[in-house]
Amino acid sequence: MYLRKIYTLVFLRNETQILLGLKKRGFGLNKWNGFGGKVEHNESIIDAAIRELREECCVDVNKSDLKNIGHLEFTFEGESILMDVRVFSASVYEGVPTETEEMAPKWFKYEEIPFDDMWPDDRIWFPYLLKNKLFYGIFHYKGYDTILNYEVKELKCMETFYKNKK
Ligand SMILES: CNc1ncnc2c1ncn2[C@@H]1O[C@H](COP(=O)(O)OP(=O)(O)OP(=O)(O)O)[C@@H](O)[C@H]1O
Repeated sequence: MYLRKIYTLVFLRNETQILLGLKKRGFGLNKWNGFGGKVEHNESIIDAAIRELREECCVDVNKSDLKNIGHLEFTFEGESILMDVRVFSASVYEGVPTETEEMAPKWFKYEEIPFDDMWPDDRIWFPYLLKNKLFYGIFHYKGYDTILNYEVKELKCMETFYKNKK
């Protein structure tokens, strides 16, 4: 049995670009990714998503502007933690993305996403995000570079997915 830990992952987007941040410390160091982190005790997932976005790139987003677009699960050979990642997208927000101690934000055109410098799983599930499709993915890693096996599929509705998951 795995010990499930819930994380958030937020992407700001506009018509032509997506905001990624270069991780400057900790897990995923030197990789481009969305903004997010662990959900704290007594904190809702959506509140954690808002907090992490503010802490990591100084941008504020309203609850109602954050859309849950996907669910990812990661396990690592020999480790008992299951990372349960809730993926969100927003196109309405306040503030200018600004570099912090944790992340250096940069807008990327959709055709220029730096997959070579991202988590290997991103290349597999990003096509769903880019086509505005809801998605579910599970990935089992050996170390942090090799995906041993995975499954990704499109979802019709996140609420139904979570209702049936329990
Ligand atoms: C394995 N494949 C993966 N593919 C894509 N994204 C991944 C990921 N694995 C983790 N992520 C995301 O990376 C962030 C880590 O966050 P992380 O820095 O550990 O959290 P937090 O800020 O709470 O940590 P500290 O406060 O520094 O301890 C968090 O958004 C999480 O969703």
